[in-house]
Amino acid sequence: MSRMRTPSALAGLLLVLVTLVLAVIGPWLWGAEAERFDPLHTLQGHSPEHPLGTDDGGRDLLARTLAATRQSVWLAVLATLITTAAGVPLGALPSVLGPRAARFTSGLIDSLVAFPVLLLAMFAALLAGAGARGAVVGIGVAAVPGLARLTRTLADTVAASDYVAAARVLGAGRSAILVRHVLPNIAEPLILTITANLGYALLGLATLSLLGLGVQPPDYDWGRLLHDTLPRVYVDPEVVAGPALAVALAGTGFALLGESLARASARVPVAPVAPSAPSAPRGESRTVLPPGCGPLPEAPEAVLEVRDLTVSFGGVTPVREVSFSVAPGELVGIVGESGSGKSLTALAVGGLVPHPGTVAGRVLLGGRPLAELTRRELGTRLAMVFQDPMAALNPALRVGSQLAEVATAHLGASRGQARKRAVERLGRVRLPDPEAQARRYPHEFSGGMRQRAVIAMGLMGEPELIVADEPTTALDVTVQKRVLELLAEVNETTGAAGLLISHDLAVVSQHCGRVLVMYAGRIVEELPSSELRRARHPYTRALVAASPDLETDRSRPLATIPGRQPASAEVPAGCAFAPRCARALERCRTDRPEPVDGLACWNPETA
Ligand SMILES: Nc1ncnc2c1ncn2[C@@H]1O[C@H](COP(=O)(O)OP(=O)(O)OP(=O)(O)O)[C@@H](O)[C@H]1O
Repeated sequence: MSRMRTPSALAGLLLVLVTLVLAVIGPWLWGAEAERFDPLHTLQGHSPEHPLGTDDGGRDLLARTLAATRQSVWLAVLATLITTAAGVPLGALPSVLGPRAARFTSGLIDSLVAFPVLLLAMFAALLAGAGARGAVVGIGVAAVPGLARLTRTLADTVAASDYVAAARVLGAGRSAILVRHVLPNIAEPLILTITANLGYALLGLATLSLLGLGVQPPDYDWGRLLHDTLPRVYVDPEVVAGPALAVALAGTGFALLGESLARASARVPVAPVAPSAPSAPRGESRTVLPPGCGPLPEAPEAVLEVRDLTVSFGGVTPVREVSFSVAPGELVGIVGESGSGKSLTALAVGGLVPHPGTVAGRVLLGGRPLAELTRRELGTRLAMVFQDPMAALNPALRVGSQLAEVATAHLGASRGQARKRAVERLGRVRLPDPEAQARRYPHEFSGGMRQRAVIAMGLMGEPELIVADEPTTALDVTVQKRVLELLAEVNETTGAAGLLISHDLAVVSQHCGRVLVMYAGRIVEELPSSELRRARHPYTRALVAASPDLETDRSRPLATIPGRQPASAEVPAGCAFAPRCARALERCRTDRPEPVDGLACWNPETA
């Protein structure tokens, strides 16, 4: 908050404090004086008794300006309440509606933003009737589209975070996600924006009253005082000075304070932002599985059965016909270069492929199609551990509450039981003093502790499968090792199967029994990790050669794989690895090899 010690922030704070104090005490101290008619001293200029002169009733203009503070601020507060009450829910709606309704609401917000503000204000004011009420409604409604758009943008950002994805996997409903995860995390920037809006409302209302459209006599606000005194500006300029200065200083104070707070929190621009592209509406389940996802799996004992999984985004298909299974208690690794489709495969297993991705093929958890599982079933049977543990935890909630929520929401546990379970699970992942850790916020944890907390969250149910997508990339090497050991231990002690996604072959071969090697969206080889050095696919061999271990001769340059993996849209007709493969035959460039006995290659290594 040292950024709040800027001159503009301090000036804003001072002006707002003075305005608020005047709003409270103004009518008490100067109300009677402001109302006292004095027919003998009407329309006077500056004098020792009346520093800012008098109006056409001989009433003191300084007293009237000070007493009008409450009315001016109160009306601005009412207008801002209207803006907030309509703008925040409207902007948050797309996060809770189904894809079609979300698209419609987003479109509505964008159209309203494009509508001229002045017309909107006048239209709303006309409907609400003349006078202060119409002005308040007009100014309040005019700011709704801007606030709704900001809310939508903020909500989208939070809704796209890993901790919301994690909450979805844990089975949280759309309204629970909005109330528990989205709103608390956008509250701060919204409050700052609303503070600044108060300043704009004050200026807007004063303008309407000045034009004679706002507050009507005998009531008065600063705008009304301006309206009454403006014709005398060339004769007695001081009579206009009071209300004009009051409007300018108070309006500027709120705007400065709001903007300074926003800058200090560095979270969001407060000033009206440029129209954003319509955001992708959020769907409850973005995974589209074909209806009646087929018969029982070929290997009914498998915890996870994936058959012909294909993930597409428009015309691009980053994951193609991927098939594999994971047996109970088995730890399977997926490796491959960046962009080979590992993460999308993991997301598809959790039903979390982002919009507008579509998923075809079969994903069966415990023999049942993913689409048939209820949220509660999915939440308790599957745990997902993402790359960035900070992003996977809701920063606004204590770690213990986040864990306990899984048990109250999905296991029907009481708050007390849930809390006990959360502390027990934090202890199980070897966090020292779990009771105290449960009371802390994620930012008070180190990276390794956070990842342990995420794993503990996954263990709140009794997961049959833990999917960990690059769980240690954000951690330093020693912490990486401990977290991976923990995952392996959980896998051993709970019997949960594991799917470990990593670009680090050494990590996978050390912890997993079996490895799936992905290239350009397909599994090109599936083999026991003990066989990696004897892999038959030239790509797997190249990956192994490019992966250093303790025996690697560091005096020689590390082997690299020449060329680059084709982008999803440019995958060639034959084997996608052929252009980089030293063993490629003519056939490799024209015919795609289908996997046979876990190997998709026309000319495999033999020794
Ligand atoms: N939301 C999306 N929209 C469109 N394309 C996507 C989306 N997410 C991923 N892709 C594309 O899918 C391909 C595979 O991505 P994915 O994240 O699964 O790769 P990865 O193997 O996990 O890579 P990394 O190791 O870098 O995470 C990439 O080429 C990526 O551009």
